[in-house]
Amino acid sequence: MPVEEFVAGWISGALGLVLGYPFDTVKVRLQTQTTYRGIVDCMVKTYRHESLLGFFKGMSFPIASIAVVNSVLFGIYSNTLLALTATSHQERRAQPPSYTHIFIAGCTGGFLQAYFLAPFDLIKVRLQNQTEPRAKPGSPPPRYRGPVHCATSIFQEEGPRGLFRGAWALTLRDTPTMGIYFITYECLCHQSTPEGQNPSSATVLVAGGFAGITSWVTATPLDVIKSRMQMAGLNQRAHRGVLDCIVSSARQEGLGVFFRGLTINSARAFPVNAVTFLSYEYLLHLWQ
Ligand SMILES: C[N+](C)(C)CCCC[C@H](N)C(=O)O
Repeated sequence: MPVEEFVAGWISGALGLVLGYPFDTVKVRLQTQTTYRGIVDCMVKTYRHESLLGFFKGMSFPIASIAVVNSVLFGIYSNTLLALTATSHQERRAQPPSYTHIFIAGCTGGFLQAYFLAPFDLIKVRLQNQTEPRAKPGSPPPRYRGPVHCATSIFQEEGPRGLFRGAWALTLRDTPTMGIYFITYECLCHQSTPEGQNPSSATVLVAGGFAGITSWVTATPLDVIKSRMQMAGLNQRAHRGVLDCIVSSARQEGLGVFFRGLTINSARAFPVNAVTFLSYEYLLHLWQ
């Protein structure tokens, strides 16, 4: 089993993550809190209240976890394609796999990475939603002191299964949309690259950026549900399941609720995934 894809997936994921993190914090806050009027309002309030550091709350943990998650995604994707088409990463330029195979491999990668991502994503969302300013003498301390404290508190208060809160919604969000992610990327690369050649860096950047946008646009409705289920049990009422959360969110806030965070998700998706794919391709090229 080729391991380069796992390593390249890890490094490229970490680069993308840092770049997109401030957007991600604003997105999570807009999706789960009602105090902000929009993107700019959320940015201004976060900055005033918590300084630049507020945008990077809970990042150390995802940086560590992206090592696992993105390498599982890219490693499983590439190895599924290898199993389906008997071609390695290098051979795939000359013999491109069918879109059905790409989709199946993307969905498989998405499905399996969701399991690894779930606890990390839960901790990230809980920490991002702590709007208290950095420790000031006299002010009440935030509920979670950091990622490890957050993980142990969830474990103690909500049980081991509590760490997988929202995991189903996450799996439903990621399985099809990771198929869409890789299809968009391969399709755009294929269209703008002469037969048998490697795509140029510009092509990889644009194709990666659009892959991020299409997959996030389709993932946003379930992303909202996922974030809400992760916050449930803390300061919001617990939902009976994914369907219950969908129905009650729509009843209370209208259909628009499913598009919360769409603009910011797309704005974040382009640079993050352009950098992710460029560094992924570059590293594999270097090692071949
Ligand atoms: C499938 N889904 C849309 C959820 C994610 C696709 C892009 C994943 C990337 N690491 C990022 O953070 O943007």
